[in-house]
Amino acid sequence: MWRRVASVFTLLAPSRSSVLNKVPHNLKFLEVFATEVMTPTEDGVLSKVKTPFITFVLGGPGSGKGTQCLKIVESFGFTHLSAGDLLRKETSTNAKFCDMINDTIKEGGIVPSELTVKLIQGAIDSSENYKFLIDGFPRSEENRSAFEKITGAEPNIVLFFDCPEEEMVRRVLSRNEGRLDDNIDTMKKRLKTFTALSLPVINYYSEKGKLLKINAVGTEDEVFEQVRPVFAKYEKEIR
Ligand SMILES: Nc1ncnc2c1ncn2[C@@H]1O[C@H](COP(=O)(O)OP(=O)(O)O)[C@@H](O)[C@H]1O
Ligand SMILES: Nc1ccn([C@@H]2O[C@H](COP(=O)(O)OP(=O)(O)O)[C@@H](O)[C@H]2O)c(=O)n1
Ligand SMILES: [Mg+2]
Repeated sequence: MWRRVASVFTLLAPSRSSVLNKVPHNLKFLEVFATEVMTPTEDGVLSKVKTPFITFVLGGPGSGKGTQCLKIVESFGFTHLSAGDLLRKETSTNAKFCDMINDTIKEGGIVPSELTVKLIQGAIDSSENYKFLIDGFPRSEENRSAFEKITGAEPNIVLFFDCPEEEMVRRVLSRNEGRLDDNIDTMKKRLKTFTALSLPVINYYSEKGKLLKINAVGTEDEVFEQVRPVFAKYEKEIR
């Protein structure tokens, strides 16, 4: 019997009400590519529970993360959660954090992890889907450890869009979405942040054997032809 997991985040947060509260706490949760666990129901019977399939989508600013995520959504039915989009949306709905988020984005910094994780967690919990692309997160070791600590979850796979700096600069400066950070001054700061704080996370997942490196140079379709087989390979297993 398949049941959808209502929340991925209850393994380390047993006070929350969710079917996951019933998953044994010592169970290794998101094994790479595993999407089902055996869990006892209220009457003690073991049943299959569908666990969320989480893909972190990493890469420098302008490397094409968002563009490729849209293609993955179209072809493979994932739900796309962009950390940057969630933060930008928060500026219009949360007066308390509006200035802090905008200032951080403009300075090319990283918003405190607890807030970003909370936004991602909320978006996953309110989704009916079980396949997620988390785009632009984690951008620092602090992001990564906060996600693991707060949610108890780990990504199944991590995509890294590898793009030369001059190409990223070219793309960001012609993005034309009216973003606060699409200017040369912020971009220089963002590239420094990427090298200092984000690359260590990419190396971490590489050492863990979870990283899938994609050459981000080429047309959007050429890049997607490298991405497609990653998801095609696991499509049946994560259905
Ligand atoms: N392969 C590509 N070649 C040229 N331009 C691209 C490519 N992929 C994306 N772009 C463009 O570059 C800009 C940045 O892409 P985006 O997907 O927003 O990157 P990111 O989310 O990594 O910052 C956008 O204007 C997008 O249309
Ligand atoms: N995990 C994250 C993601 C984004 N952000 C902020 O949001 C900005 C824009 O992120 P984004 O993912 O939309 O940017 P792109 O890489 O798509 O250009 C970042 O430069 C950070 O200032 C953050 O603080 N923490
Ligand atoms: Mg983006």
